[in-house]
Order: sequence, then structure tokens, then C-alpha cells
Amino acid sequence: MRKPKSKNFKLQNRLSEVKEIELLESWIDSGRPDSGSNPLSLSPPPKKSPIGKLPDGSFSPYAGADKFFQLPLSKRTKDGLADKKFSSMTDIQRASLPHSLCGRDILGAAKTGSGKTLAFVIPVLEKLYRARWGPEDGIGCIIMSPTRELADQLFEVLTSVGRHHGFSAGLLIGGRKDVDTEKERVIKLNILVCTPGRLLQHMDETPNFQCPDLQILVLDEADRMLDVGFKKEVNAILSQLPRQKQTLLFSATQTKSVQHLARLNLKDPEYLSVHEESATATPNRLEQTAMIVPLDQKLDMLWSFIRAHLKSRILVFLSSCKQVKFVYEAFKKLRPGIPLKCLHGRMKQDKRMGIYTQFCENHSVLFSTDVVSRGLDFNKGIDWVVQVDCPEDVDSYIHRVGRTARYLSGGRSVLFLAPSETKMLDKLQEKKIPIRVIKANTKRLQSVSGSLAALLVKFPVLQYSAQRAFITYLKSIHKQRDKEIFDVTKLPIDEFGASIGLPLTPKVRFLKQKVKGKKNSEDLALVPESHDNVDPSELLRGTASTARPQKAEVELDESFLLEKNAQLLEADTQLLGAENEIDIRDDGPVTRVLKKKKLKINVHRPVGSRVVFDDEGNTLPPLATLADSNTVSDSVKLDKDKVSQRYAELREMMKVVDKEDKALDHQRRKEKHREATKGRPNKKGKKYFNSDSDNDDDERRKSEDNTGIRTAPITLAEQEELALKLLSSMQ
Ligand SMILES: Nc1ncnc2c1ncn2[C@@H]1O[C@H](COP(=O)(O)OP(=O)(O)OP(=O)(O)O)[C@@H](O)[C@H]1O
Repeated sequence: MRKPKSKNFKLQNRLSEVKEIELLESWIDSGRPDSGSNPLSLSPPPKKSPIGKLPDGSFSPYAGADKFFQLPLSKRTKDGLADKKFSSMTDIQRASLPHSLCGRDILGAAKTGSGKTLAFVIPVLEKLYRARWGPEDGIGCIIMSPTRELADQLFEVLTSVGRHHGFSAGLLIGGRKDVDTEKERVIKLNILVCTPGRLLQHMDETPNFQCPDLQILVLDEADRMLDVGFKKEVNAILSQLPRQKQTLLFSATQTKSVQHLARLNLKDPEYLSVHEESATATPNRLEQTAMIVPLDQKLDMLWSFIRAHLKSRILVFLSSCKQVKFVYEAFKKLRPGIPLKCLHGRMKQDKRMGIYTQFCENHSVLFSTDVVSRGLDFNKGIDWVVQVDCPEDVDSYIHRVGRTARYLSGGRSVLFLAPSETKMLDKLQEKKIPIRVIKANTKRLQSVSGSLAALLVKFPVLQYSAQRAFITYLKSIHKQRDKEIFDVTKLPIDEFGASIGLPLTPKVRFLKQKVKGKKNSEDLALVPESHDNVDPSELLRGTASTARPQKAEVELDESFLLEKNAQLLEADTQLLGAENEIDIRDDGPVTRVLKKKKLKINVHRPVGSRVVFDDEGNTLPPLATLADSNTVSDSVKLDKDKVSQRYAELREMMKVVDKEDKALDHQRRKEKHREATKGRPNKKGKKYFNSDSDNDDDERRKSEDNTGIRTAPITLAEQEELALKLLSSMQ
């Protein structure tokens, strides 16, 4: 970055800037609907740029400005904007820039994809430029975002638009290993783009890290940054920043909570919600549909949807990392004919970034959690946003669908709602979201449960993953605050388990209790299921209460399941040796079991009492174990033997089926090839096989090498046949 050449030049420049700002201020004041200054009055926003008539009757040079070059911006910023071909302002830019350039605090709200990023990047550059910020001045601006990917994207925009300025900027996000190098450099930076956790880490650990002269603070996705999830971090950060600074808050779903805003010490903020009067809360070019899909058909529907859109870029939202992992792994093995990717918060940062970039480049399906739901502007756009699990609220819906139809482009979204979640439709309509309910075409619905069941038998790790997905899904529903929409007792649990390929429905005891509790709470008190808090003498009299914290029950149940899984996996590993994809180092069950076991500690349990479980996972009364000390261990052992035996049988059967399949497939390929190359011998006079060349088939071959499964996709008839065989063997 070049500095102005001479003192005279500097002065001239400065004077013209001051004049421009004065003009800008009077222009804004002339158009302000309410120039009274109540800090949190949130006065209604001007619908368009204020008319630029100045108090003395003359017209401001910025009247009706809708191009960037009409604003009093530095040449360097204008050049940066021109390089990126930004010329006209969007609504939010037109409404907010005149205010933010005057140094006012802003609460900006505008639809997703409407250009909020530039609405804060430009004032950041201008503020520091006008303050003649230099390397020796330290940190002048902090831009915070809730996710690493979004921080990375903001950093990109800042560095590209600000490339003609000479400020130093740094990206501080979690998951990076080079913290020590970062610590050396961070205090010399002028602009920090960061996630709250990493910034706080530097505030705590980096010597001399301070920002007493901070000029401007930006919170992108402000409502998210100020809600409970980031409350501790953000409060700690705010406590270390100077009170005198400009603050810019932007989001598509802006917070109006006075409580939230009071923490920020805003001064006479401008509340600019440019689309408040708009007929819809989502982008106009977004076509939104919803389908009522029973929970046990959601994966079938998703599979059929993907198979019908092989030439699209599809973003699929699921509610937890474990669901994302399971659906991705399982669908990958079923080879839908389009590359699949997954992204969730538990992945390593490098991998996360790699996947994000790849998804931006190619046609593919990205399974993800809400980690990508906010702010991200995927290159080349997304064709479809598919919400398999209902979002937790309307705001979350708006951000998810907002990943498509950005700026001037179009996009489509589909929401799968279970019959018990249809109340969501009313809530969406209340908030001006034009969503069309369509009927699923059941004729085109392809079932995958049979194939999933077969996969789960073949890959114990997948079975484990399915169980975890099953439990976390139910847990997530149970934890949702909006009970009008999310009622776990209304879900078809057994059918859901079967639909994801689980041969038996895992026990989720909090659920059993919930259902029972709904039916007859008195019965529950008379027939105690758990006794670990209970005085044995009360039990004998039948007067004990079974009340226990629900959370503990969920965890106990899960840990029991995990323990069982670990036993199964151990047996499987020994039986199958290295040919199976069992990885118990990284994310594996054994470590998890050890971790989860800790959760068994029940703080409400009297000291010295011991919890014993029967083979179903229910706790047994302490006296029962005294009466027959062998019962529990014997039954668990029996169960373990039975299960391993069953698994051994199923595996044998799968091997036979697999062999037949391979032979059949080999035969088919041979015939196909023979027909294709009839009378066309190759150079050596021998025949050869064709090889497919598209990406997906590459993936297919790779997965064949790794897994040893057959090469051709499983047809529907084969799936059914396989499922029937499996079912009959299980009966
Ligand atoms: N003035 C402009 N002219 C042309 N394109 C623009 C302009 N401003 C922004 N864009 C483009 O619009 C797209 C969306 O912008 P941006 O990511 O800032 O949206 P947003 O409002 O922050 O969305 P979200 O609410 O999802 O965070 C980007 O691709 C950006 O390059």
C-alpha cells in the first residue's frame, strides 16, 4: 500500500475528505425520518436512499446515488470495487453506507445474498484509511463471524476489495495448528477477521495482545453471535475492547433484543431493515417447496431425489454430525452416480476447507449440518437446498435456504416435513415465507432400506454409525424448544430404525418413559423401571418413586448401547480381521465408550450403592442382584454369544450372496462387452473390457477396491431379494 506523497498532498486530500463527509452527513440528516437520538429506539428504516436535499436548499452530490463511485470513497477502495466489477449498490449497501461512512453504529438487516458483506467491508477500509492507520497503530478493526468457513470468505472479500490499501489483515480461526506463529504476528495486524473462540484465545494467551485504539467492530450474523451459543466468548471479548468505537451489526435475521444490544454499548444506532416491507422474507428468485414425508421414508425420498438430480449441486441439511456421517458413508457405498461429500463441525479444519472448495467447483451433493447454513456464498451457486430434518426455527430455515438464489441468481429448495412437524408450515407462512406444499411422487420413490440393512450387516462400523445417528436424531428432537413442532413421542421410532437399516430398534429409554408418562403417569410410579436412587425397603413396599433426571437416562442408555457395540465390534474385528473397515483409533467406538462410561456416574445416587443393568439395558434393583448374583453377567454373556453367532451367520450368508452377485455381474459385463465388440478384436486379437471414465465411476472403482463390494449398482429387485433373505434369516 502506498502512502500519500507529500504533506501538502496529504492536507489537500484530508480537506476534501472532511468536506465530503460533511456533505454526506447533511445529506443523510435531510432524509432521516427521525433524527431524535434514542439509542435503542430502532426507528423505522428509510425505504430508499434519503433524498439529498440539504438544509440550505441545495442538493447533495450524493442525491439518488446508487453507484459506488458516487460515494465519497477513497480511490483505493473504488479501484478495489472496480477490479471486482462491483459498480451498482444493492439495497442494503445503498441504505447503510452513507450512515456507516459517517461513523454511525448500524444494525443492518437484509435478505440472504443481498450484499451485506460489502456493506461492512467498505466502511472498515474507509474508516482506517481516513484515520491514516499504519502498521505501528496496531489493531484497528475486528470482524467476527460464527463459523470458520464464513470468516475465511469474509477475509477473501476484504483482501480482494482492499487490495489497493496497505493494511495488514489476518484470519484467526480455530483448528489451525500454527498458533505460535500467529501469536508473533497478530499484534502487528491492522484488521482481524476471526471466530470468537480463536480471538479470545489470543486475548488470553498472546503477550501484548491489546486493542486500546480499536476503531470499528463488526459482527456478521449478529443475531447468532449475540445468542446464548456465543454469549460467554462474546461477553469476554467485549469486556476487553474500548467503549469508544463504531459498531456494525449485520444479519438476514437481525436481533432486536434490547438485552442483546445493550451489551454492545451502541450509540444512537441506525436500524436499517431494507426488506421489512417486502412481501417475502426470502429472496424473490428462490422457489420453495415442502413435502410431507413420513420419518421412515425420508432417506428413501432423499435417495430418490439425488438419483433424479445427478447434474446438480445439492446442499443437504441434516440435524447432527452423526447423521451426516452415517448418511454420507451409507449413500457413498450405494453409489448414487454423483460425487458425495460431507462437512460437519467435528472434521479437521484442513479437510473442512478442502471439501468446501471442492463442492464449490463441481456438481456434487454436500451433506452438512448447520455449520454451512449461514453467510456462505458458494461459487457458481447451488441448485438445490434440501432440508431432510426440519430446521429448529424459521430463522434457521431462512439462512439454510439462503445458500441458494444469491444476489441476482435463482435457486430452489425443498423441505421434508414429518407429519408431526406440519405446524412448521404455519410458522413459515406467518413470517412471510412463500412455500408451496407439493405431493411426493411415490411412483418414483426408490427404497434404500433393504440396501442399508445389507450394508449394516457387512460393515459393523456402519451399524455403529447408524445407531449413533438414530439416537442423536431422537435426542435432537427431544431437545428442541418448540414442542408444537418437535414431539418425539409422535415419531414412528421402530419404522425409523428399520428405514435406516437397523435390524433392531436401539433402546432409547427416555423415550419409553416419555411415552409411558404420556399414557399413564400413575402406572409409572407403581411399576418402577429404575431403582438406583431408591431406598430398597421402599422398593419392597412398592412405594418408591422413579423420578430421575431425564438427561441421565439418555446418557445411561447411550452408554449401554455403546458398550454393547464395542463388544460386538471387538468380536467382529477378531472374526473378520483386517479386511473390514474398522477404525477404532480416530473416531472409534472404544475410545468413545471409555469417555461415555464416565457419564454413568449418577450424582443423585446414594454413596456406596451400585447400579446394575439387565440385558435390556434397564437398571436392576440392588436387591435383585443380591438374590442371584449370576443372573446379570450370565444373561449379558448369553446375549453376547447369541449376537456374535447371529452376526457370524449373517456374514456367511452375505459372503454367499456377494459371490453370486459378483459372478452374475461378471457374466453380465462379459455379455455386454461381447456385444459391443462383436467382430472387433483388439491389437493382440484378444477382447478387453470397457472402462467408464466419469468421476463417479472413479469413485465407484475406488470404493470397490477398498470394500470388496460388487461393481454394479444394486438394483431395486436385488435390494428386495437381499432384504427378504436377511429378514427370513433373522426370524
Ligand atoms: N454491489 C454488488 N454488485 C454485484 N454483486 C454484489 C454486490 N454486492 C454483493 N454482491 C454479490 O452478491 C453475493 C452475495 O453477497 P453477500 O455474501 O455479501 O450476501 P449476504 O447478504 O451477506 O448474504 P447472507 O445473508 O447469506 O450472509 C456475493 O456473491 C457478492 O459478490
